[in-house]
Amino acid sequence: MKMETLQTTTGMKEWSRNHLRQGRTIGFVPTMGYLHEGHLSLMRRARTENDLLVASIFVNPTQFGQNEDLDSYPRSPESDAAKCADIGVDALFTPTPREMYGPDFQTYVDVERVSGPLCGASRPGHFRGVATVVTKLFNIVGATAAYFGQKDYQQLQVITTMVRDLNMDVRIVPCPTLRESDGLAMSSRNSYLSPEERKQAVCLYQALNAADALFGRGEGNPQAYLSIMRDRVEQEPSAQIDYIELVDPRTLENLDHVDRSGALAILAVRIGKTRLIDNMLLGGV
Ligand SMILES: Nc1ncnc2c1ncn2[C@@H]1O[C@H](COP(=O)(O)OP(=O)(O)OP(=O)(O)O)[C@@H](O)[C@H]1O
Ligand SMILES: CC(C)(CO)[C@@H](O)C(=O)[O-]
Ligand code: BAL
Repeated sequence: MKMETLQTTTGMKEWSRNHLRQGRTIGFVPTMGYLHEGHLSLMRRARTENDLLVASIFVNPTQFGQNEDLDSYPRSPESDAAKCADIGVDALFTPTPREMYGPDFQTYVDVERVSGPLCGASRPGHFRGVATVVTKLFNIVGATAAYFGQKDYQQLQVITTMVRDLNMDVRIVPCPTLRESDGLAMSSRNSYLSPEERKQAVCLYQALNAADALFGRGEGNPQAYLSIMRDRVEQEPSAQIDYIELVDPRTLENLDHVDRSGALAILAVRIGKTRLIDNMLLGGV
């Protein structure tokens, strides 16, 4: 089937309702574009698990703060479309901000507790914007299943909580983080890094690995994990810690003791001006 590119909500809705009526399942991968292998791994999985594959590319203004990189966010619409067609996307949804947020837009979705800490604290309003746009996209696309990367771990928890709480009829499928050969998590924002910063950026992954090694040695004190991770990141001259935490993988609350039931090491670090995030479930639990 040749890929269709749709820009209007009515066009996208008609396309998906037509297929849903015929009993087909729709796998959906929402993105902000500038596609890399991480995005494509989600699409490949959705391709094999559903009758149809829909992807969206939309740089969502409501999830960016005032001083963030909305205007400079990397964009490559033509090569993104070619990658989607190559993978077997059936419909690519690329709405404009005006199409998604008309002049009288006034309804937002707030997922309370799980949006609070970590990126929610550093980026006020971010998850409200994410939850709102993802709700809209689910409604427009009529997704049966939607695929999200674990690199954005808190985003995944926010969306899973929202789908449960609001009885949404879509299955959320978490997908593993794809990494570069040195371990840096793939991310569109990696393109902002200078060659020198790119070398330093591996400190996020190495800090997480150091925490995982501590877990392997049976360490129970969260402070030991935090200091080993901070020490590794602070070795890099361009690194500035936004947060480094050890949390309960479900609630994202800080742990006061680490036991075998699992812990999530999670961090956000600026390398120069570029803010990167990563996380690891310790012990691979
Ligand atoms: N390295 C990765 N491995 C697996 N999934 C990923 C990876 N990077 C992003 N994703 C997932 O792709 C989807 C779209 O993410 P997005 O377009 O924001 O990409 P990104 O590379 O994370 O961009 P950014 O640099 O803005 O964080 C999300 O579900 C996200 O978790
Ligand atoms: C889920 C998402 C597409 C919503 O804009 C975005 O936050 C992203 O790309 O992770
Ligand atoms: N992948 C997360 C999107 C954002 O940083 O806005």
